[in-house]
Amino acid sequence: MSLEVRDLRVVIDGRAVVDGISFRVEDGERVGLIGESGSGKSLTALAILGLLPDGAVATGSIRVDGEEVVGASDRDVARLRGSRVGIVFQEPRSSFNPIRSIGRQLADPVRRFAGVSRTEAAARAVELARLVRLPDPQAIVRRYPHQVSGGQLQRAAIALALAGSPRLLIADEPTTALDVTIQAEILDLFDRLVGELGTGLLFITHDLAVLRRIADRAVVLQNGAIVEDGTVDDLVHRPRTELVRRLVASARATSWSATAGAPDAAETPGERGTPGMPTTPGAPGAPRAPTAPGEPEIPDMPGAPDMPGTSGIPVLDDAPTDEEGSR
Ligand SMILES: Nc1ncnc2c1ncn2[C@@H]1O[C@H](COP(=O)(O)OP(=O)(O)OP(=O)(O)O)[C@@H](O)[C@H]1O
Repeated sequence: MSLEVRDLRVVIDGRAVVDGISFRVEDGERVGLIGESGSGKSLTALAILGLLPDGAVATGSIRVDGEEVVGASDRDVARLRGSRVGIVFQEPRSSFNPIRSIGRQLADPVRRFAGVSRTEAAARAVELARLVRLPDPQAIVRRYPHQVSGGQLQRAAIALALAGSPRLLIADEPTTALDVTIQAEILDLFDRLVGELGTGLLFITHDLAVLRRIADRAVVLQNGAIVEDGTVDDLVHRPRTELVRRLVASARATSWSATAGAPDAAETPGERGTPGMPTTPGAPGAPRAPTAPGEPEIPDMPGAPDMPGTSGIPVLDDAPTDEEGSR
């Protein structure tokens, strides 16, 4: 089991910002943690990593690959981070030192956790770059963070999270800061890595459309508590709470905004926007190229060729309507 959280509470200034939640992520499973802003998603992730802010107190149990995090010493938790659990944040630049090459930064945790020589760690850095499908891995590891595109840097951040061969990968809104076409490629990458490595994935987002693309199951948080828990399909088609109905509605709106057509286009089964049309607001009349300069085309991405929409994130056109959902 990659992760088992039992009755986790996080209290800050006397307030339970995470209020007795329990869930699991099996090896090779993709689980979403979804909720609106302030629902406690990030604090849950930080508690798993043993990185809660000063003054925050966690109780309950968090087992990562069988090892308890709550109450563990700083030293043990630091060892767990990287070797058992890796995290990818929204903004890849926050994971890198701007004045060191990407390769050196990938090699550091490899040396730390695998105890290999400098030369072996450098070779492993190239392998990691290849694993996350960075183009020309030998060359890209010599570059500095500012010399690669945002999508490439997020791939490198995923490589960094995997450098210690963790059993659990946490992704905290890892596609939110990216252009929508790159978002789909990064989601495909997570999907593929979980399949290849058998690592558990805890994917944090506020967007059910994104979640539907990546997760099998999801845990829905509201005010620090779990309000629904089930397959993503069940959440989309049989929402039980007002909150999930709202998330479905807003996911449909996201999908709409990601299509070039009118909102109703997304409601018509079979019509999923204009293939190949970029989506984002961007400059009128100046559609963005599907890949940024230097961004890999990644022709071997699974799902990419048959993904019709613009973002590769399926529109929720078969989701219940608001009327259905509230019945
Ligand atoms: N360092 C802190 N000190 C005090 N309160 C905090 C701190 N960090 C978070 N909180 C509070 O804890 C609650 C949960 O925050 P958290 O960041 O986990 O939410 P979230 O679901 O990740 O939101 P978002 O999607 O906006 O990141 C919020 O009410 C937030 O204001």
